[in-house]
Amino acid sequence: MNTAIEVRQVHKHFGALHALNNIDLEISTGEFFALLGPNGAGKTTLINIIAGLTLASSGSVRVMGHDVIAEYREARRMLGVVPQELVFDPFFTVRETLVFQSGYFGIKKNNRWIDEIIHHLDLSDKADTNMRSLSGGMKRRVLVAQALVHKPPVIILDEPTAGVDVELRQSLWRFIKQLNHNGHTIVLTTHYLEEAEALCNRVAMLKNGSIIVLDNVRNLISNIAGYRIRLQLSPDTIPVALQPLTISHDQGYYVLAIEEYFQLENVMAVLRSTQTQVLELQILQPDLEEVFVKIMHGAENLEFVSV
Ligand SMILES: Nc1ncnc2c1ncn2[C@@H]1O[C@H](COP(=O)(O)OP(=O)(O)OP(=O)(O)O)[C@@H](O)[C@H]1O
Repeated sequence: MNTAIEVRQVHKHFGALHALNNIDLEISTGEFFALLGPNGAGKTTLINIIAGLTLASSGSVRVMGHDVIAEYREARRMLGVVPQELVFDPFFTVRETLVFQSGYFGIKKNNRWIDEIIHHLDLSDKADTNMRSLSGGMKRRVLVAQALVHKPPVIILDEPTAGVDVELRQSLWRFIKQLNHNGHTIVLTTHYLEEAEALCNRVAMLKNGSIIVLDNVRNLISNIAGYRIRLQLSPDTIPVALQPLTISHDQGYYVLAIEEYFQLENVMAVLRSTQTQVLELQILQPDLEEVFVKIMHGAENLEFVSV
């Protein structure tokens, strides 16, 4: 497999702020990759550096083998970026915006592909509408369309579903999944962790400008999240020995956190020895959100995880 994006020892300073701290990242062609992190972690800065829109203070970035500074045009052509901010020329229609964007990449006859994108993004009704009369969600669809006009092999989406309704979210993801299936590399930032979990193979989590975790989603969930046990007990009292594991007690149900399955045995042994009867037991599957919260709150105790 070839490398779609290669980021080597990238630092970015904004005055005194060290916004990116020694970022090393390699994303292979065909991956569906998520860049996650709280507000201000550095995701957009990293994307802008990859897109050649912001200069790194040091380090290097290549897109499909092209250096984003020395070979800006080639690297840019390989990349479709859906930015977070909605910025348009308000006097163009949707179609004109897409034709203009094609011209920017030197593509003259692009109508068939433009029609296809318009269709997949459910923009057919709005193709001849001026940008200024579109709703926020519609404008976001055009941003996605704009990023795709030159059929870039690598597509970066910076929070594409922020403020977007469920229907568009689903149609957008169907289309992006199809593009990924056809071989496009997809990099996504999102605050919707269930989206990242459902769509992506690997994730990088950024905190204060550093990558603190880089792994595939399944490994992260099984290695980091641990498990939750939901119990209904009789009598409705948790034995003292299990209190340190207890994270909630609500409407007659206790939720206990364990790291590994074998700890379930210990929990059951304590319940037996205290003659506590189990009325109901459920093992709750952890999700990426739990991993994220755990990592963001306890990053200092974690070792760098990598595949
Ligand atoms: N042009 C700039 N000048 C000064 N500081 C900046 C600039 N751009 C970003 N920053 C700062 O760099 C840090 C990283 O910002 P960035 O926008 O990359 O974060 P993010 O992870 O994309 O956040 P969000 O999830 O809110 O979009 C923030 O502290 C931000 O204030």
